[in-house]
Amino acid sequence: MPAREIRPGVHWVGAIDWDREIFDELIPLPDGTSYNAYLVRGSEKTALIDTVDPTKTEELIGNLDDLGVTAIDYIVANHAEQDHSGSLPAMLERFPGATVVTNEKCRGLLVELLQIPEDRVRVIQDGETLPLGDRTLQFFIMPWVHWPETMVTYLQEDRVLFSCDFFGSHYATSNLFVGDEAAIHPAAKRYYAEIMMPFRKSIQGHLARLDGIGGIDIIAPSHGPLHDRPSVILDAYRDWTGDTVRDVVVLPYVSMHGSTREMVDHLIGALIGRGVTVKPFNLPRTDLGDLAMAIVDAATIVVGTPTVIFGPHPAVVSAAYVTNLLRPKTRYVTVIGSYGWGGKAADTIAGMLDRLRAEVIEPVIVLGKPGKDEFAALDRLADEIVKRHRDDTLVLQEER
Ligand SMILES: Cc1cc2nc3c(=O)[nH]c(=O)nc-3n(C[C@H](O)[C@H](O)[C@H](O)COP(=O)(O)O)c2cc1C
Repeated sequence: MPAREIRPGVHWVGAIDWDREIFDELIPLPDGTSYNAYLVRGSEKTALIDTVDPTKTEELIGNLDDLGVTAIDYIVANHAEQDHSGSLPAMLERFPGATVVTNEKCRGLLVELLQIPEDRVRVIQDGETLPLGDRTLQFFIMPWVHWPETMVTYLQEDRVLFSCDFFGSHYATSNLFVGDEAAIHPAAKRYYAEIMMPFRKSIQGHLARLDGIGGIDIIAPSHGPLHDRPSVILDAYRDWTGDTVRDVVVLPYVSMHGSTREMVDHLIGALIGRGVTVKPFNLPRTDLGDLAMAIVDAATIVVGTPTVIFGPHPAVVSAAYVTNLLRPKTRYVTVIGSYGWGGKAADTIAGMLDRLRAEVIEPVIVLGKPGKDEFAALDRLADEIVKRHRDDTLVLQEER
């Protein structure tokens, strides 16, 4: 993919990874991804903003060659993670006059993770500027997007924010800019859910800070297309990180022999009948990214599990563990399921979701196949969920 101009003298020089299917050996990538690096040429100095995944170093070098770049003064490292910093050693070798520009925390990580020589790093402070002649870079340290050392770089004259992972999406596209926002929205939400959601409160603070940095015309993240209507993605982030949730029940479940499944089906019907949106996920067939997206703003999570060797089904344990790590703003959780002779499936699952600090509604756990009484208990559970959604001012009702 050739280098492309964003503004006169400002180029995308990254790489598109059309075929990548998994990230962090955990996150499925249904749409591939990209590693965006940017070249900013001032009248006196040239800066490269971030690099690319080490597997794509040659593409970055090719793009710089195509632009006739023979010297780079600064390589800004917004984030030490290898998909953005992994080509740094190769860049430092190729451009011996280049200095890495980053914050103190990121310097430490670059030295430890990539063995970047300390004497090639210039440490900047929060808010500091770096003149390039007729252009100026400004750095804002924004920790926990999603590592402790993250920062963003603002190109003042062109009002371009190089946001690194912030506002990114794993989405391989030949389009430089988002264009069809409706198409990118799910990918951006998925990315937020998987990467940013555990740090929701930090992100909230950073969003407020970005309001005061001087106006943003373009957000240029390190994954996925660029945002040339920044208000769209900024509003989406405000929504995702805000405290309100939607009148939605997310229902991840497993059933080995059909009893829990009958309960799940009944509860889905009961909730639909009461006007609540339900999103079921049959876990052995679920892309965890889809589940992560769904829990970004759902009011309630109902976990469906049979009892297996005295506890929850292992697929449910795995999903609950991930959910607890991601720490969605869910207000209510409960458990439904079937057992044969005894165990602690419901208590175990409720305990595993402790980081959510959600209210636990009384679970419905039944012996064997559910019958009339058990379905009535599920109807009562649906009533309890609806009552809480209606009484809770943080639950938005617009999806009904
Ligand atoms: C491998 C396996 C282990 C099980 N272990 C337990 C157990 O420890 N305690 C229990 O009460 N039932 C246990 N059961 C029985 C199931 O919980 C019971 O059959 C339940 O109704 C299955 O629900 P399902 O039809 O939704 O899969 C086990 C079943 C299987 C297949």
